[in-house]
Amino acid sequence: MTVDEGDRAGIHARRSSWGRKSGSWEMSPEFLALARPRAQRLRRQGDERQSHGRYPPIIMVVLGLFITWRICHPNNDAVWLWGMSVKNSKSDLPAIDMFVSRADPEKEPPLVTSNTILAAEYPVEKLVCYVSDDGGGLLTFEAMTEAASFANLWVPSCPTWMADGTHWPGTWLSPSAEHSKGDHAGIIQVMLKPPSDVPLCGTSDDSGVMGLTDVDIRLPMLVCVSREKCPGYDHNKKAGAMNSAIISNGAFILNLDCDHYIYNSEAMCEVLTRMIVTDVQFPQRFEFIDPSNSLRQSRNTVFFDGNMRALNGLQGPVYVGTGCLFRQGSPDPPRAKEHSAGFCSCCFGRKHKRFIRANEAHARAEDVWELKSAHIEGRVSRPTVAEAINVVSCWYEDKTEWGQRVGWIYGSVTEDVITGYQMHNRGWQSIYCLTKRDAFRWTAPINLTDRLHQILRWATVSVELFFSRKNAFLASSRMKVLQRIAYLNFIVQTLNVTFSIYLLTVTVTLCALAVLEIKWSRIELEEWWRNEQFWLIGGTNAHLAAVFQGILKVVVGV
Ligand SMILES: O=c1ccn([C@@H]2O[C@H](COP(=O)(O)OP(=O)(O)O[C@H]3O[C@H](CO)[C@@H](O)[C@H](O)[C@H]3O)[C@@H](O)[C@H]2O)c(=O)[nH]1
Ligand SMILES: [Mn+2]
Repeated sequence: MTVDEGDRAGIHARRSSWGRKSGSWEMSPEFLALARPRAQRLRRQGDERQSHGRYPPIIMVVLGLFITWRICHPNNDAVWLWGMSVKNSKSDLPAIDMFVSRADPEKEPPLVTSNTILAAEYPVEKLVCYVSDDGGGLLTFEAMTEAASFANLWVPSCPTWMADGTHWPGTWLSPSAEHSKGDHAGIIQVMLKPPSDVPLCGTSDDSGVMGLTDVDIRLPMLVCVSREKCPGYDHNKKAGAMNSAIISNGAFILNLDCDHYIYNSEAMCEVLTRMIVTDVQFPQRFEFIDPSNSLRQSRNTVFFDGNMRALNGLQGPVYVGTGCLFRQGSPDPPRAKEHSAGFCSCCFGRKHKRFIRANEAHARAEDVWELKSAHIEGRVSRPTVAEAINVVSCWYEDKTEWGQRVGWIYGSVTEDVITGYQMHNRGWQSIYCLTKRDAFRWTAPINLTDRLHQILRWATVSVELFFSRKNAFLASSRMKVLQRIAYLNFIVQTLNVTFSIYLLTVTVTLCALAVLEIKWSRIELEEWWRNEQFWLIGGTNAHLAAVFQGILKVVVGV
């Protein structure tokens, strides 16, 4: 069989068996592309071994030429990089926990993110995919069950754990009293068990005609987590979900929003074999751009490939909430490590005394990691499971520093910027990583209202930061001066005296005008604000258009 035939056989074998199993699977080309490398891996290895054996003299000559050329053309910057890549092989890769955050089962496609994670080109035993669902949607649960059953042809059963120890009572689509959106028990459900440590080949039966006998069919562990919701408790949206989802000890954490997916299945491998010292922010790339609608589906390239990239020269890009790889949990006290450690070791460090209350919940959660091995041998104890469930309770962070100083920071509409700021403020660096093929893609945003709402939130947080204790002027001495200016996020006109007086006069006049308007029209501040918003929107589109239309009519009679 040629390699080409092998390729086709590999893909079709998987497609046909998945299709049969679930009945209704439609796989995107991206997913097939991702699935292909793993399907081919074993077969290719065999081919490579044979060809290496045949041409050693040629390989030696080529290697000699390369080394000569390399010595004649030194690249000093690349020496350390080369050293790292020589030292690190795939077997040295660290464990990664991938967190997918979900909230709205209707707006966010439930499958594509986790599917691409399961198919990523990374040692399966070192990858765990956590899907955090805040929406309490039955759709998510069903989608994950489907994903697991179609992907996991060989794992016989999945254990279900619920806070109350019973099996899933009722559904959220038809909510029972104790299981409605915003009011339900905490859930940790292992959808796919941890894979075995040694490669596992399929049997010819698995694929029907084609056979999977030389294909490694293991899949990474897949876990669904839904934080408990109780009326009266603020679950702190994504930040709360992420903090409660950190229930394992992977050396790295990667967070993806549910509308993102892995586009370059080898990106993490590439990055981690070369660069294991800091955290990495990948750009956000849109999947589809409709040119006729480019206004609201702008690629934001200037922000990502201009501003964010430029920040690499300082302390690094801001954290934009998705597509970011963090280093987790330094076992040493954060203070001692602060200057040398990677981005996140303090924020996610949980063994330091200062965080002792926070640790109580999370230290116990580390048992969940042990569940991995314990489970295989059938040794999961109920108390261990109950401990794990504590971490997804609605009170786990009460009176702790989670959300205040540790983990994702609460209290803002854009937790990501604040969380990133906190890390830079402690002197850590981040890196903006552009890969040749985009690491992740984002299914283009939504409708105009949602887009404007998003911009409003991002702009609001700049103002919020400016008037809070997190104003970059008040940052610790560890934040570099230029990094502070980047966080201030406003354009400074040459502030001479005349311009300052002009600015002040305009501001005071506008404030006085507002007061008078409110007084004379006898309205509440809120109504006035709505009115102003309306005028601004009208003034920048309909009224502006009316001016041109009016002029055209007068001048040429159109
Ligand atoms: O109660 C909630 C609400 C939201 N989310 C998740 O949070 C993410 C972001 O929420 P969304 O409403 O989609 O905000 P966007 O404006 O689309 O997201 C951008 O802005 C957010 C706030 O700055 C960041 O968290 C995101 O990563 C970033 O992509 C999504 O994955 C949601 O599933 C939750 O997990 N729980
Ligand atoms: Mn979103």
